[in-house]
Amino acid sequence: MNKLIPAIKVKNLNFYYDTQKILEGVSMEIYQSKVTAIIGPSGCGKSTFIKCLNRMCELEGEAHVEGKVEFFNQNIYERRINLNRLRRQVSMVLPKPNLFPLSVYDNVAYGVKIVGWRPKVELDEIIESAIKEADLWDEVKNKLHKSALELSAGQQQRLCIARTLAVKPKILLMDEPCFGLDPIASMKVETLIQSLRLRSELTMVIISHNLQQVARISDFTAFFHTNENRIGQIVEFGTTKKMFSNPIDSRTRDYVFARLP
Ligand SMILES: Nc1ncnc2c1ncn2[C@@H]1O[C@H](COP(=O)(O)OP(=O)(O)OP(=O)(O)O)[C@@H](O)[C@H]1O
Repeated sequence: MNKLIPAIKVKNLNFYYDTQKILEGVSMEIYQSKVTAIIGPSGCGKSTFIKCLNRMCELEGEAHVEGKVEFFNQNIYERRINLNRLRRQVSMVLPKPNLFPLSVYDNVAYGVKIVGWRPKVELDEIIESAIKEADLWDEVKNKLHKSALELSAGQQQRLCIARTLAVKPKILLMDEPCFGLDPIASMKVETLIQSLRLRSELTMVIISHNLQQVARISDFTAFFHTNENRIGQIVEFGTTKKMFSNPIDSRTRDYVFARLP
């Protein structure tokens, strides 16, 4: 394996909503141009954790963070951080497609326009290229000016990914991107993640309960669990190959081996 460069270093992260501690002592690195999966039972803090990586956790309640999250060596919890810029660079795709009631084209253009004005020709190129990158072009090229909400759920999710790709993030956080999709639509999203993995420099973090999928698409896996006080912790981190064949911790073993054939 080539030399691993940490894009994000999480150092002893504690996270609270109000006074309720949700995560404790989480330390791990997310490597550049790799896919890192976050797995663990429901309620162990996976979504909260990835929302801490671009400070989206602060949008959901009275959030309090201790410790550090360094994005290319800068602590994102410093006061002077520009949150819009951070969230463009560390972008999130949610479990359910969250498109605007706008056309396919305008949904993808939305984020690009916020970043700055572009001549129409250039904007057209950016949009076409992002939709192609999301493996969706052939399906929507004749519907660019129709409502995005008329697309199927799987197409909508890939359009959300296109919208994110259009602003050229460095890191793509995906919270159960195949949630609620039928097996074919789910496989298309998975194929898209695979193709991004092979042909781009993008760093990806994905939460999934589907361990077969995690085994296919990720390079590294972090296993989270709650402790005896029901606070989320990281139990084990390693290459996906090692985590799924020879995990060290008995809790990882129990979780992984119960879900893999
Ligand atoms: N906005 C919020 N305010 C208060 N508590 C929250 C909030 N969001 C999540 N929690 C709590 O944080 C804990 C972790 O939730 P989180 O959604 O991060 O877990 P998860 O591992 O992603 O679960 P799942 O696999 O079911 O999606 C849960 O106890 C949840 O109730």
